[in-house]
Amino acid sequence: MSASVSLRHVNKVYAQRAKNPIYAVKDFNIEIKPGEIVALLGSSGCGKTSTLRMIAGFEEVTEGEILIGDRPVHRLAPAKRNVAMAFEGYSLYPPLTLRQNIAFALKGERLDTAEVSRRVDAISKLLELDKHLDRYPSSVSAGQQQRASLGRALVRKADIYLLDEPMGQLEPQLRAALRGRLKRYLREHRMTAILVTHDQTEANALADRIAVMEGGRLQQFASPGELKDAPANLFVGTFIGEPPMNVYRVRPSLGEGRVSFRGAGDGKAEVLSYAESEFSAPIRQLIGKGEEIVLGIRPHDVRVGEGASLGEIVSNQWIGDQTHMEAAFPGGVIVSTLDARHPGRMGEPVKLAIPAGKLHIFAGDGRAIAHGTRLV
Ligand SMILES: Nc1ncnc2c1ncn2[C@@H]1O[C@H](COP(=O)(O)OP(=O)(O)OP(=O)(O)O)[C@@H](O)[C@H]1O
Repeated sequence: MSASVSLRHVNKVYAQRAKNPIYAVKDFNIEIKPGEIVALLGSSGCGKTSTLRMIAGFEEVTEGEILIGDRPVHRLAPAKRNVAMAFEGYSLYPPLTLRQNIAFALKGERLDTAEVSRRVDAISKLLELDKHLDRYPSSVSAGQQQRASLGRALVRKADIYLLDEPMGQLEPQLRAALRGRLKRYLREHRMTAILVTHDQTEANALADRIAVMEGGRLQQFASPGELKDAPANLFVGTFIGEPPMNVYRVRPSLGEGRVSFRGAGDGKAEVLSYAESEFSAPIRQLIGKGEEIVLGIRPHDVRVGEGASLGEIVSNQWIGDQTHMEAAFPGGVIVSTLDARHPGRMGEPVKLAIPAGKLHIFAGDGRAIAHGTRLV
């Protein structure tokens, strides 16, 4: 039942013949495996919805091809693609109850009434909609309409399932509970699903792999763990992770057994310094060229209270489950997170250590060069 999905050199240009055409999706390539859950993640306008709508057939592909399994579908009408889609704008039929809306998706499967009821009941229960099934779209909340739209997509049998911001309207508690159930449901039925979201928590919780998009281009397609540990470029490094990665533009130099990173700006203060032996030979060789690089440091990799680097606390907040600390240090400001509370007050000195093995090193143009001791 579940199928693979391939997008090959897909481009989407809106207003092609206008003076200023809009290049919404640029040379997009992706291979999704049968039964895989994939999230298209990116900020508003990066091209995720256009990509999803091209797969569904609601938007024409300007260039390139889309395959579901080994079937090229990019020239087929939506109804011929065997794709189920939950829309961000719900698109429920107003004269039908939620039950009738969901059941409507099963029309093509020619099931008997009892089986239709069984399937509608099961999906409604999963989505906590069972008590509202006899109400009309206009008399239920936006969140309930959204769940009905999701139910209508999930209830039918299709080769792939496309979910556009499927939980955007739900309150946080229900969203967290449904995420788990939705993932289990997709897994149990081995459904290939592509969801669009701008919420990285949702993408991390649901997806096997995440396609990070920016400016119409695919930046990286990898598992949530890989995106965090080995971002392909500075954009992905700073986009993925909360609070965001600390970044410093520096110029490295080697001498007297030490590697020193100095600010690339006017001040040229030493931002960080390490014993040469903390870096592997290939990394030493690379940074030994002295070219400007960008150092990325994840907030949870900063060891507060250890090492020699002295900073000055700018803010120290306990946010319920962790401490967020901002400190001024020669590189500017560094944000760190700690699992425990920290007694430090604003203006007080604080020791900070950043293990060499936790540094992310990017070239001046943003390409990743090394993650920890691993060269890219
Ligand atoms: N029908 C259209 N006509 C012209 N331009 C469009 C159309 N639909 C989208 N665009 C433009 O294409 C670009 C990508 O839009 P798209 O909706 O795919 O992005 P998105 O990442 O899904 O954003 P959002 O999260 O805000 O929905 C944007 O610049 C958008 O303004």
